[in-house]
Amino acid sequence: MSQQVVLCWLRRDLRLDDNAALYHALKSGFPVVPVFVFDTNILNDLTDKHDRRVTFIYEVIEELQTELIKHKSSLDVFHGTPAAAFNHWISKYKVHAVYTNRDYEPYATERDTSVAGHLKEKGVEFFSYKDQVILDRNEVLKDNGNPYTIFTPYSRQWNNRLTAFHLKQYPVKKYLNKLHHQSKISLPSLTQLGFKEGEKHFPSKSLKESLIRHYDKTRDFPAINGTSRLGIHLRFGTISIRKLMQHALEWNETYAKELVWREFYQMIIWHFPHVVTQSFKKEYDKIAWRNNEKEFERWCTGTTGYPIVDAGMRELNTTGYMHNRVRMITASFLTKHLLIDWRWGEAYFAEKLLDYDLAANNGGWQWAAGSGCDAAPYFRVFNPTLQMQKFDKDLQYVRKWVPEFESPDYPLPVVSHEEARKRALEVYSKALKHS
Ligand SMILES: Cc1cc2nc3c(=O)[nH]c(=O)nc-3n(C[C@H](O)[C@H](O)[C@H](O)COP(=O)(O)OP(=O)(O)OC[C@H]3O[C@@H](n4cnc5c(N)ncnc54)[C@H](O)[C@@H]3O)c2cc1C
Repeated sequence: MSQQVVLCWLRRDLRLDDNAALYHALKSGFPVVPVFVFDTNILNDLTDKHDRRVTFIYEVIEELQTELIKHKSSLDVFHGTPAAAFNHWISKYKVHAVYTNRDYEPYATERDTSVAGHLKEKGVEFFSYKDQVILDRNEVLKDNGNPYTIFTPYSRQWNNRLTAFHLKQYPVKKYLNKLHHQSKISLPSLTQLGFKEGEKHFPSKSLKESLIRHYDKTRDFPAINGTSRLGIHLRFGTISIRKLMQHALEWNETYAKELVWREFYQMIIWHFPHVVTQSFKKEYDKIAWRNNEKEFERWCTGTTGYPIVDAGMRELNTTGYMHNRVRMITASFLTKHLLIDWRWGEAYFAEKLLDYDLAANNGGWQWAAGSGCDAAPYFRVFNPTLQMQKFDKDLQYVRKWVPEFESPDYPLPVVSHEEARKRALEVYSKALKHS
């Protein structure tokens, strides 16, 4: 333990190329030990012990390990809390500094502040970098220095701020000879982590050029394979946003804009962490939600009697994916038609979505409920039947997921659209009038 090293703490950046923190660590002049924590603060909250996201991460960690071994190095993986992990690593290695990429979620920012403070007491520096987004924190602000809360001016300013430098990739591969050489450190098994292997069919991370080039024309139709399905890879950093954005800007403006929505919500959660538990517009927390548990159950199981809603929920329950258009319809249906608190739906999606991301999910739910920063006006209530006629005209998507549709086995609608719409408008306007 005579040699000083630096640690590169991987989290939502599970790749060895174009990785900001890894690049800076490799250029630090000290040998680099890549480390990863299977964080019990997060894992213990997952009720499904076959959680596919844990299987996904585990698979990626195994791939990273194989790659690192080729470089005579090893990933050092700890199962426990981050605090315990760093106590362990500090006693094991002579640690000069820790390098990591920033995460904007409230749990992560508190965790990092606490770890950085603890390391400082031990004389170890903590460096964090932007990697998950193209522009972060205070890089896109209004002229008065406040964060944007409306997407269109945010995205305009985002475009003004963007330079070629922001898209430049970090040439990490060139410096992998700076990794700390040591023999392989065994990973804890999935069973030791308290999980079993979930179904392993994950979307590919390859960039489909022709699909993205047609994205603006195909993205709204759930029966078409017209979106990139890169959500899980962006969530865990198995692809680089710089590389993706560079292609997106060249291939399809609408697609690039969706990636900017992702940055917008990341920055909303960073600047306004209260959105995790409260409505962005506080007056929306006065809504008298009905929160009927039986109706919630019908929504979860895809038996509301509204085929497009049911198809979406069944797709989610079966595959861990739901098309964006249908996410909007199902979320609107839960909050407006059933008057169930958006937090119930948000939590259900968080449990099921393979691409679950706190910032995007919270943003999407608050958008649908009307309570969000740049939400649809509350009086705009999606009509699920019209949505189906418009976006699934041939009923291809609905028939795939709801085969009993149009048969006597299919349930009657849980509420009538017109009555539910009227009720939603009354309840919302009552809450907002008194605010
Ligand atoms: C109620 C609701 C919940 C949502 N929950 C999530 C979530 O947990 N995780 C998540 O990544 N996205 C979420 N979204 C946004 C969007 O539905 C998904 O990003 C998209 O459907 C993922 O499929 P894709 O990878 O094929 O996306 P594509 O359409 O190919 O888009 C490419 C990428 O852009 C980003 N993106 C696209 N649309 C949005 C958006 N509106 N907001 C933020 N980022 C976006 C995603 O990273 C996505 O992978 C939610 C939307 C709604 C309405």
